[in-house]
Amino acid sequence: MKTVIIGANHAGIAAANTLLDNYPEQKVVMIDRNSNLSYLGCGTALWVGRQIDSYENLFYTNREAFEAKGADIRMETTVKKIDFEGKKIFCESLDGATFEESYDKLILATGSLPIAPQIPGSDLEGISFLKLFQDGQEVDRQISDPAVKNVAVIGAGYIGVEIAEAAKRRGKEVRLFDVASTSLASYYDPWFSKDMDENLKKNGVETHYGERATAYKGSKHVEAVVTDKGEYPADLVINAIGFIPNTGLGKEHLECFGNGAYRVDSHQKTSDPDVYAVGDCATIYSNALRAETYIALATNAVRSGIVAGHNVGGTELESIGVQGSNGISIFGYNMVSTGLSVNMAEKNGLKVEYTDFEDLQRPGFMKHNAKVKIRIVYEKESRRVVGAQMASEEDISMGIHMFSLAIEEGVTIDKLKLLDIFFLPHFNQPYNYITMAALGAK
Ligand SMILES: Cc1cc2nc3c(=O)[nH]c(=O)nc-3n(C[C@H](O)[C@H](O)[C@H](O)COP(=O)(O)OP(=O)(O)OC[C@H]3O[C@@H](n4cnc5c(N)ncnc54)[C@H](O)[C@@H]3O)c2cc1C
Ligand SMILES: NC(=O)C1=CN([C@@H]2O[C@H](COP(=O)(O)OP(=O)(O)OC[C@H]3O[C@@H](n4cnc5c(N)ncnc54)[C@H](O)[C@@H]3O)[C@@H](O)[C@H]2O)C=CC1
Repeated sequence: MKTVIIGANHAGIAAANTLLDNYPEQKVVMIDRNSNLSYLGCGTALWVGRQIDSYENLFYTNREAFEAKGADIRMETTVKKIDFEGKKIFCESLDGATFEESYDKLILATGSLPIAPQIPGSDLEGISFLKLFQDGQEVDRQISDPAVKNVAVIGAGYIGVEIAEAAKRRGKEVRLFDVASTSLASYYDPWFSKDMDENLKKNGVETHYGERATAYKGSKHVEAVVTDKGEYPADLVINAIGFIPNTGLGKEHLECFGNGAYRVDSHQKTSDPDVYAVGDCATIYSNALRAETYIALATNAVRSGIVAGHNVGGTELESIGVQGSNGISIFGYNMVSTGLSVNMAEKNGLKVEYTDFEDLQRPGFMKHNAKVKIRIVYEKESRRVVGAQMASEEDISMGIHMFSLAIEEGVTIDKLKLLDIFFLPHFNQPYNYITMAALGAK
């Protein structure tokens, strides 16, 4: 059995490792147009902000590791076309040489592309995205140039907020723009995002919400960003307004979701029985929505790759769906969320209630202490938990995983009220904030 995997980043790597480690009879071919694989994009802002000493350890595997396992791996090779009927793919390597590759099973792991704002001046120099390792290197090169003083970040989602912090840490004047009324609006309700906005402002980031970029100005190199509310100097612009699935190769043949992602079943199988799709190019099942959706995250890419790998290898394995759990840490302030915020639940037509609680993390007599806040979102009628958000200067991240499981398992808010949660002053209060939030539910 020969399986070709197109795309050798997080999703493709997980599928390849699953096949190579568990099914020795499999012949695996991996093809990627980039020169590197396994880059952890989360490290870009850490490197640009010099919170880590080097970018070199941001890769967790390499071509040689796959060759050692017996894979045929072709880097710097672009798949140009797929003949799904004839089960053939047409490739072009960097030197222009073309070749064909046949397959028994195909795994599409072509990921996503950053959304490009379609506004005048987009082709000026000094306008970047932050998707590939190479993009991060280019942004870092420009930030290292003392002539670059003003940095404009378009989009205050995860990438935008993280790179705004990094640019500020490098001493730049940073302006952060978003059409939404707060940062991180698709992940958190304003009760949380407003704290992040205060945190950004306190640390010197100039925030511009409810403001849309309408043009970039400059002669050759960008000099200013024009919005519907003003004009601001900019020597470097970083666009971070979200991802779209990269599905050009299969969109004519395979069934696609509203945003163009390949629709997959719980085995990661597309509408063609010999073709699987994983990671950012595919849909995913949301346990909070109880529906198919699109959530571009490395964690989802890895899990979907494992599921596809086993199914292709011959062991039936169903995906259990996801909650879109995520986290962010900016200037020492930590926020984590899973499932749906109240805003996102309502946007998706769910009728929800929520319960909030805010307190010190530990008893008052403990020296190291900080505030922690929590919101649990639950469906009005069924009372099942559909989301949770938590924030603190403390590392409270592990608590969110329990809510992820609660959403996956359809646990009600009432079940959490008397849940056995331990107490130790080093970690929490006898009246734990999770218990207190749950007990406060109407
Ligand atoms: C700056 C940044 C920070 C991030 N931080 C986090 C984080 O902290 N946590 C988190 O969970 N997620 C994070 N993400 C999101 C995460 O990186 C993506 O969800 C993840 O990369 C998706 O993996 P993937 O393998 O599906 O797709 P991709 O990473 O997009 O990889 C797709 C691969 O396919 C190849 N390819 C595409 N088309 C072709 C073709 N025609 N021929 C050959 N090869 C092709 C590409 O070269 C690429 O290597 C971050 C993303 C960025 C950009
Ligand atoms: N910590 C983490 O888990 C991280 C995850 N990622 C993931 O990578 C993907 C891409 O990240 P982002 O690009 O940050 O997308 P995002 O979806 O997180 O944020 C995009 C932001 O751009 C705004 N926006 C949209 N159009 C706009 C416009 N025309 N002008 C101004 N603002 C506009 C949106 O309101 C939104 O706030 C996401 O799926 C994200 O979850 C990225 C970085 C870190």
